[in-house]
Amino acid sequence: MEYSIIRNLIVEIPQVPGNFAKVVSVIGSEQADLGDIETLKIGTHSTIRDISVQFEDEAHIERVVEKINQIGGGITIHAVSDDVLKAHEGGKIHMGSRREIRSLGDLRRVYTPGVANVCKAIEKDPDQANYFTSIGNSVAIVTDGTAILGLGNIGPVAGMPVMEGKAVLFDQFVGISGVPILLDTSDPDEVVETIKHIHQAYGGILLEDIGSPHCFEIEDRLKAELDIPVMHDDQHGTAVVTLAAILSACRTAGVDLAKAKVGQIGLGAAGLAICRMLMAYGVEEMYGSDLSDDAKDRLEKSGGTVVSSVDEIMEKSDIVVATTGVQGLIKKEQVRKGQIILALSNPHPEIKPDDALEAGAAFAADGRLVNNVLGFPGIFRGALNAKAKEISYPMLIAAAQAIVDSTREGDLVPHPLDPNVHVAVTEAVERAANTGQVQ
Ligand SMILES: NC(=O)c1ccc[n+]([C@@H]2O[C@H](COP(=O)([O-])OP(=O)(O)OC[C@H]3O[C@@H](n4cnc5c(N)ncnc54)[C@H](O)[C@@H]3O)[C@@H](O)[C@H]2O)c1
Ligand SMILES: O=C(O)C[C@H](O)C(=O)O
Ligand SMILES: [Mg+2]
Repeated sequence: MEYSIIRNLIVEIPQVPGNFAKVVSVIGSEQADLGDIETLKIGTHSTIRDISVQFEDEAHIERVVEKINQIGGGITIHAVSDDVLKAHEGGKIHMGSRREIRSLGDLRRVYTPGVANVCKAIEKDPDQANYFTSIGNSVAIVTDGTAILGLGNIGPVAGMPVMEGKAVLFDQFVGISGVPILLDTSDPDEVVETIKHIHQAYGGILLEDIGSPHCFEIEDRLKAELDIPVMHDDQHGTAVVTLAAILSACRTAGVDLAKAKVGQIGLGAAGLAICRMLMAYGVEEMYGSDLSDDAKDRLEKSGGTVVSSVDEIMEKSDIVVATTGVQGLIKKEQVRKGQIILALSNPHPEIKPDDALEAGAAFAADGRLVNNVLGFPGIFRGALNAKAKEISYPMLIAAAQAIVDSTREGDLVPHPLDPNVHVAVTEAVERAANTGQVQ
C-alpha cells in the first residue's frame, strides 16, 4: 500500500467504552495508516477527536469515511481536513524585526537619522557589517526549480514550499535566517552571475533542488568566485547524512565500510556526491548505475565503476543507496539477504523500508529518515560561526562523524528533532573550519 495523502478526520465519538477502538479498527482494517490523535473537545456525552490518517488515494478516503459513518451509535465524521495544506496557509515564513519601535527615540535609533552612522561605520570598515547587520546570520536558499524533491522540473514557484520548509528548519534548529531566492533561469552563466550580484546580503548560499548536470558547474564556479560558504544541499548535505547512516549500520553489523561493496542507483546531484564522498572515505568497490551516459561518465571519471542495471547493483552490493526519484524502482525479489538499503528518494522511496526488511535486508531506511535535514543546518551554523570562506571536505566529514556520534546504538541516524545533533554538527564543523582537522 502506497500512502500519498494525509487527511485529518474530525470524529465525534459518544462516550461508550470500546467506541474509539471501533473507529481505530475500521482505519486498520481498511489498511489506512493511523497517525497523531488529538482530543479537540471532551463533552459530557461525547468526545471530538482529530485523527491524522495516511491514505492511498481519494477513493481510499471515501471508503474509510463511509465505513466509520456506518459504525452507528452516534459515531460521526464531521469533517475531513487537510493538515498539510492548513499548515501552508499564508506561507510558512515571514521576515520579522528584532527591534520594537515604541517611541520616537526608538525610531531615531533603529532608523533615521541614527542608522546613517552605522552605514558610515560599515563604509569605513566593511567587516563591521558582521556585527551591525543580519548578513552574517542569513543564508540564501537558492533554487531554479529543476529537481524539486523527486518531482522533477516543476519550476521554482512550485518549489517554494520546499524552500520555505528549509528556512523553517534553519530558523528552528540553528537560528539562521534562510531567505528563498527563486531563479527563472538554469543557465549556469546566468545563475552564477545573478548570485554573484546579490550575494552580499548573505553569509552563505545554500543551493537547493537544482538538477544535474548544471548543478555541478554552478556550484564549482560559485565556490571559486565567492568568498562565502556555498553548498549544494542535495549533493553534500545528502552525502554527509548518507555516509553517517552507512557508518552507523556498519558499526552495528560489524562491517568494515572500506571493504564493503557499495552500489549507488541514480548518479545525479545526490548520487554522484554520495559516491564521491564514500570513495574519499575509503570505499574501494563503488558501483553506480544511471540511465544517462553522461552521468555514468562522471562516475567513471571520479573513480567509480559503472554497471549496466539496477539488477546488477542489487546482485553485487552489500550496501545499496538509491536516489533516482523513481518510486518503487527496487523490487522485493531483487533484495539480497543481509543488505543495507537506503532508498532515499522523496516523497516516495525506491523501496519501502518494511518491504526491504521483509525481503531480508539487514537495515533499510527511506529519505524521510535519512534526510539532509540532519546535516545542512549545523553545517551552515558551524561555517558562519567560524566565519569560514568555504565548506571544505574536512568540515563535511566532521559533520558526518558528529551525526554518527549522536546516533544511538542500533539506530541508523538520530531523530531530526533531537536538538543535540544540530549542536553537535555545528560544533564539529566550526572546529574543523578553524583547524582544518576533523577532530
Ligand atoms: N533524503 C534526502 O536527504 C535526499 C536529498 C537529496 C535528494 N534526495 C532525493 O533523491 C532524488 C534525486 O535527487 P537529485 O537531486 O539527485 O536529482 P537529479 O535529477 O540530479 O538525479 C536523479 C538521477 O537519477 C537518474 N535516474 C532516473 N531514473 C533512473 C533509473 N530508473 N535508474 C537509474 N537511474 C535513474 C537520473 O538519470 C538522474 O541522473 C529525489 O527524489 C530527491 O528527493 C533525497
Ligand atoms: O527536502 C528533503 O526532504 C530532502 C532533499 O533535499 C530532497 O530534495 O529530497
Ligand atoms: Mg533537496
